This record gives sequence, C-alpha cells and structure tokens, in this order.
Amino acid sequence: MPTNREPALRTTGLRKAFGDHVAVDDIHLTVPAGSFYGLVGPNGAGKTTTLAMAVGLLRPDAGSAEIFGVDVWRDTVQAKGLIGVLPDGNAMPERLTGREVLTYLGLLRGLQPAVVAERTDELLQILELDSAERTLVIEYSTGMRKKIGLAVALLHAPRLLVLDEPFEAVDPVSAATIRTILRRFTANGGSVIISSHVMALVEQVCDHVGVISDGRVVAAGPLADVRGAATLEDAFVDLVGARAGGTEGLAWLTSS
Ligand SMILES: Nc1ncnc2c1ncn2[C@@H]1O[C@H](COP(=O)(O)OP(=O)(O)OP(=O)(O)O)[C@@H](O)[C@H]1O
Repeated sequence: MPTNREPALRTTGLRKAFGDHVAVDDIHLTVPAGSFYGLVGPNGAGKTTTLAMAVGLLRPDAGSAEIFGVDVWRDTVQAKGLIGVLPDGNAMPERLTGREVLTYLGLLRGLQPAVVAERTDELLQILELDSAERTLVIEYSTGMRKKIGLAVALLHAPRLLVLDEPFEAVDPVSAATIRTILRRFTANGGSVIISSHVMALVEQVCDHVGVISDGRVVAAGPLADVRGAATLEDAFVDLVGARAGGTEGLAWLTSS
C-alpha cells in the first residue's frame, strides 16, 4: 500500500538508448510528496524520455521508477492508478469530441457514470472547452489539445500529475487557469511534475527543480538551492554550459 512517507516519484539509475545514442543515462531523481517539481533541460536533454520511463510508457534499459513506493514496471496497474499523465504528443481518440473523450476514458478507468458526467462538466467549463463541446479533437488547436489532455490527466483525481510541457502553446489566460488548478491540487496534498523550457514559469510555480543535460542530472533539489543567488535562467545557463551561438555565420542574412 502506498504511504505518504514515500516520495511521489523516485527514479534509480534510469537508462535508455536509441540505437547507439544514449538518450538518458543513470538518472536518479527524488520528487518529494506534495512538491511542485520542475524538470528542465535544453532541447534533446532527455526530459521526455525520462518522464515516459517514470510513468510506465517507455520501458527503461536499466534502472527503476517508483510512484509513492510502488514499482512502475513491476506493479504497473497500481502505479498507474496513482498518476495522471499528460504525455508528449498526447495521442487522443481524434474522432471524438472533448466530452466524449473524457466520458470514454473516465468509464474505462472504472469511474461511476454519474461521477464521470459531473467531473466532465466541471473540467470542460473550467478549462474553457465547453464552447467546443461539439468539436472533434482532430479539429482542436494545439493549446486546446493540451487542455483536454490535462482534463484527462485530472479526471480520476490522481495523487501525482506528470505533465510534459503543459503550458506549451497555451494562451496566457488559459495558462493562468492551469496554474491555479495545479496550485490548488498541490495545496490539497497532490504532487505535480512538469517539464518546461520556460525558466520564469518554473521559478514562479515550482518549489523543486531537476536540471537534465545530455541525459544526466546536473542539479536537483529545492528551487532556492539550485538557483542560489542567481535567477534560475542564469543558473541553468551556467549548469548546462552556454552556447552563445548566433553571432557568427549567416553572413548572407545581412549582406544585401
Ligand atoms: N524514439 C526515439 N528514437 C530515437 N531517438 C530518440 C527517440 N526519442 C528521443 N530520442 C532522442 O533522445 C534524446 C532525448 O530526447 P527527449 O525527447 O527525451 O529530450 P527532451 O529533453 O524532452 O527534448 P525537448 O526539450 O526538445 O522536448 C534526443 O537526442 C532525441 O533525439
């Protein structure tokens, strides 16, 4: 049985290679229960791969992941019941409306029909998707897809939310709504992990961060410890190594 003393997520030595390329190597992360955790890193650093292994979507080559002490790859059903996931790419049943997606997935997860109906109404309204009730998911904008994906992740009231780039392509008003929902979720004892490139946002909402570079953790812990006296952006650039490109080359762009 999962307990509150266990971390929301603990990964131990996660590793994944695609062919000859080692995407993620020996990732140890601890996400305390009740924390709002930001996973940051440059493009291609291994954030999505790490999260996919941590939630049971991609089998690691080595290492393990535990959700509240439940081994994701040994007790997959129990572990998955504890988490709500917004995966990268977020594949959806494209020929259903948002309401149909939530109803279908809610019933599939074993929720009572009345509970599914009530939560679906509330989620569609709060995420401002109720006006698109009759719109098929295939016709959704990228931001709308993020929002319906978030609604799916929240539907079964999980204890841990794992959200890959939840604010990407979302308008500022919707982003504020999502921030409020996630803060309420942690205020009520829930735990959240997001990946993001937006340091200002991570600094604003997260209390813990992990920085991944080239498939390895280069810093992790409470936000204040990782950023020190600097901003998170400055600390990030120091940690991953600044590659201040753009000052050379491309002469053809300015030569006319
Ligand atoms: N299915 C795959 N097949 C081959 N290579 C992959 C695959 N998925 C990821 N990679 C590679 O693994 C590395 C890590 O990718 P990943 O998507 O985890 O990074 P990321 O930190 O999430 O990047 P971004 O911030 O750009 O989304 C990259 O070099 C990527 O090209």
